[in-house]
Formats: sequence, structure tokens, C-alpha cells
Amino acid sequence: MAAVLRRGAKFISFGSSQLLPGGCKHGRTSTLSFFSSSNRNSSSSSKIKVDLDGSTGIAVVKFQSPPVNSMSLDFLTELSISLEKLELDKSCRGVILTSGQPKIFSAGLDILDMYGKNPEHYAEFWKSVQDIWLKLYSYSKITIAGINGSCPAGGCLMAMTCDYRIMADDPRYRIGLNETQLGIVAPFWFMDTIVNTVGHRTAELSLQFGLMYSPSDALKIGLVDQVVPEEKVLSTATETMTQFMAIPDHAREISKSMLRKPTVDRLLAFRDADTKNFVSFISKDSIQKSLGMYLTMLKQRKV
Ligand SMILES: CCCCC/C=C\C/C=C\CCC/C=C/C(=O)SCCNC(=O)CCNC(=O)[C@H](O)C(C)(C)COP(=O)(O)OP(=O)(O)OC[C@H]1O[C@@H](n2cnc3c(N)ncnc32)[C@H](O)[C@@H]1OP(=O)(O)O
Repeated sequence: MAAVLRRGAKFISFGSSQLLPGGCKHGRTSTLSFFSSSNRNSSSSSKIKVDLDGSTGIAVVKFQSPPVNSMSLDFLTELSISLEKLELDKSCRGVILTSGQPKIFSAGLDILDMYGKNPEHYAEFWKSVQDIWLKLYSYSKITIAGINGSCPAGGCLMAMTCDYRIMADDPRYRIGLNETQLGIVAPFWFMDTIVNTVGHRTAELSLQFGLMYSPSDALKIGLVDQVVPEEKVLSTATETMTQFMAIPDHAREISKSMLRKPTVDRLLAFRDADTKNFVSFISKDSIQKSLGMYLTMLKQRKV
């Protein structure tokens, strides 16, 4: 366990803990601009780039929110719009989520959206986190995460909503739900998602320690499905997509939905209570203090 906790390039010291190292064819909106040529349809907003290949039915959704693709309210809104458009687009059968930023898939939820704001902001932010999870966990199209960089907390959650995960084989990269190391708690639906992915016992250890796994360790526990050289992440994702596409869509979709519906329904049933819990938890002075210290550590870690 300690080996897993300590292995890796950069860890941040925080209190007694160690932290993570480091085409749509359809319409326009005010934040998105679309352009198309032949079979490829590309759209780009400030934080999300979508490239849909009409000949294969595969869309690549690339996060392009420097420096670390943290999931801010704006990021989540733009991603949600892109996913919704793709889900409605009959020429799209599968979506690959990946990063356009070097070394980072996503740094997880944007801590600045959870720090020093008012309760209304926290509620709006949390609803958008719930929205993206609900959308992805019940997404009708095939989803594959091409994890080409580190992937903590909310980043890991997003990868776990996908049908398949391919991670770049770089020992500096880490993936996991590290919330406890920030002094915060993963909500029940984050927990459900990891239990559904790696099983209950592994999830217990993973969540309590806030473990971050190297690609090879993540493969061992089933947190990712494949580890490949970084330059092969996208081509492997495309090959895997083709295998998924060989299955009749309706049969695959219904199977996915039957497997995931109970987990989705649990959040839907407790959504308002979950939002209230989040707002009250994150507004606590002690939690704000922890997050403030964590942000300071992140900034001081710079060389
Ligand atoms: C009582 C019952 C309660 C029940 C529960 C109820 C409610 C639940 C409550 C809360 C749940 C919250 C769930 C939270 C989920 C999350 O996702 S929290 C975010 C976790 N993420 C992290 O810990 C990652 C932190 N970042 C890093 O470790 C590194 O930045 C890195 C991603 C490995 C990248 O390293 P490197 O390339 O070296 O880049 P820098 O560290 O220099 O970072 C560059 C700048 O980016 C800023 N930054 C990094 N991560 C974030 C982030 N997540 N949010 C906002 N900003 C971030 C970093 O500060 C640098 O900023 P400056 O350039 O210095 O300004």
C-alpha cells in the first residue's frame, strides 16, 4: 500500500498527508463555432474541441483548458453542450474523451469553484457536476477514455463513466479518487462508480487512503482496461471503438442501461439532498481552510 501511495514523481506534502503529483452537424450556439469539410465535422469552444469523422462515426472530444483541464463551471457547461449535440447526431456512434494538454487528462473539479464562493455558486457548480456524471453514465453512445495524462478525483470519475479506459504508459501519470487527501469526501455516487468499476474491497482501500495509481497498478485493479504507449492511446481507442461498433447498437445500449440504471436512479432520487449536503459540507470553515491550504501548496510547489 505504502508503495502505491509513495511511488511516483511529485507528491505534495499537506499536513500529514501526501497528495497527488503532479462535428457536430447541428447548429451553433453563442459559445461554439462550427466548421465542416467533407466527412469531418469539427467544432470548437474555448475549452472543448470536437472532431467527428462522419465516415467512421467516431467523435474525438478533446479537453483544451490549460493549464490542467480542471472542471470549472464553464468547462462542464461546454462539455455538456458538446456531448448533448453528439448524442443527438445520428452520424455519431461513439465518443473518445481525451486531453489536448500535455501530461494531464484532467486535474478534477476546479477547486476555485469550491473555494471562497457563496452557497448559490456552490449549488450551481455541484448541479453541473451531477449533470455531467448523469449524462455520461447513462450516455447512449459508446464512450472510451483516452487517458493521456494524470487523472485525479473528478478526472478519474469522468474516465470511470466511460465504457472503456485506455491509459498512457508513463510512470509519472496517476489515476484515482484522492479526495480524502484533500480533507474532503467523495460523495456516494463517486463511490458507487468506483465500486462498480473495481469492486467493493478495492474501492474501500482506494477511497479511504485516497490512493493514486500508476498506469500499471491501475491496470492490475481494473481501474483502466489497457495501458499502451502514449502515442498509441488514440489509435488504440479507435480500434477498440471499432470492436464495440461491431455489436448492434440497440443490444449494447440496452445492456449498458440495465447495468447502470440502478446507480443512476440512486443519484436522481437523492439529487437535491446531495446538493444540500455538498453546499453545507463545502461551506464549513474547516473545509474551506483545508482547500485554501491545498491551493497554496499547489502554487508553492512550482519550481
Ligand atoms: C458529511 C458527509 C459528507 C458527504 C460528502 C458531501 C459532499 C462532497 C464534498 C466534496 C466532494 C468534492 C469532490 C472533489 C473532487 C475533485 O475533483 S477535487 C480536485 C482534486 N484534484 C487534485 O487534487 C489535483 C491537484 N493538482 C495536481 O495535483 C497537479 O496540479 C497536477 C494535476 C498533477 C498537475 O501538475 P503540474 O503539471 O505540475 O501543474 P501545477 O500543479 O503547477 O498546476 C498548474 C496550475 O493549475 C492549478 N490547479 C491544479 N489543479 C487544480 C484544480 N483541481 N483546480 C484548480 N486549479 C488547479 C495549480 O494551482 C496551478 O495554478 P497556478 O498556475 O499556480 O495559478
